[in-house]
Amino acid sequence: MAKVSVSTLAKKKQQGEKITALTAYDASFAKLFYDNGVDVVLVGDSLGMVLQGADDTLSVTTEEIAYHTRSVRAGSRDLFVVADMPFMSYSNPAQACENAATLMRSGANMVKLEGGTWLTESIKLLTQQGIPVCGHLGLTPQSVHVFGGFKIQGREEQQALQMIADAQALESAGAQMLVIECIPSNLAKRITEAVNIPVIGIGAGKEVDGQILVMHDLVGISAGYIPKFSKNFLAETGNMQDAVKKFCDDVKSGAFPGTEHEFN
Ligand SMILES: Nc1nc(=O)c2c([nH]1)NC[C@@H]1CN(c3ccc(C(=O)N[C@@H](CCC(=O)O)C(=O)O)cc3)CN21
Ligand SMILES: CC(C)C(=O)C(=O)O
Ligand SMILES: [Mg+2]
Repeated sequence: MAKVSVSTLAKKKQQGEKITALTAYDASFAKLFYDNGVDVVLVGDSLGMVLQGADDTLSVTTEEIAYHTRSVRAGSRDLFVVADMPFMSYSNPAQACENAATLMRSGANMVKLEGGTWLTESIKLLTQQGIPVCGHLGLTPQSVHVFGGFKIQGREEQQALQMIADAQALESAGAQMLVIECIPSNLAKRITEAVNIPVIGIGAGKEVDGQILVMHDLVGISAGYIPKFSKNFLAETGNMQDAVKKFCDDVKSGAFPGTEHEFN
């Protein structure tokens, strides 16, 4: 059993202690992150972009996430590992269970799915079968072609209200954590207050329960475009260990994200 669990993460929210999270795709970085204070590691489908060089995350498969989850788990037995469910791997409850089981058998502690109320049946079933679920709302990259690009979501009040309702529906269905991506900070705050589960933000301002970044953005080596909400922590520290420590310190103190990293 990992040292961090869904209950320690829930406790952090209750006590107002920020949760730190980074993506990782291999054993060495997973161990480095664990050893330097990161609470949660995500095997993200962002690997399609940062490892494989694709323009979006849609080509990633369950087998690829499983492969990287095995590597990350091999880096540390104690790490809390979340694995992304790829595009179209959870389009109905039975398919979601089958693919989530593959990721859990590969060493994940929790799986993450992108979407709102339409996922409630799958989330109920997964939780009943023993698979913890993390939701993901806002700029959900698997829907990039519906959005017409990687665009900030939830700027209109109607959309904002829908997102709050989605967050509550995911929680009611059994989700034990929620990621919100690229939304106005004020909406992120409303969502964080509307649910009891920990809410981890990326490009969602500081009034959430924790922060996640793609690891390549943390050290400024992402191929292609580096999003405005990310920060190169290596530039000011000079080595990987201190970059990770500074990220954790700055998230916990509220120094990161700053206003220059947020959307309104
Ligand atoms: N390196 C990397 N970092 C990420 O955070 C990330 C990935 N890759 N791949 C998967 C998704 C895709 N993400 C992205 C990609 C681009 C933008 C982007 O271009 N955002 C614009 C805002 C556009 C607007 O104003 O509507 C920006 O300026 O940051 C945002 C999130 C987040 N995820
Ligand atoms: C950016 C995070 C939240 C993600 O889903 C990923 O890395 O795939
Ligand atoms: Mg993802």
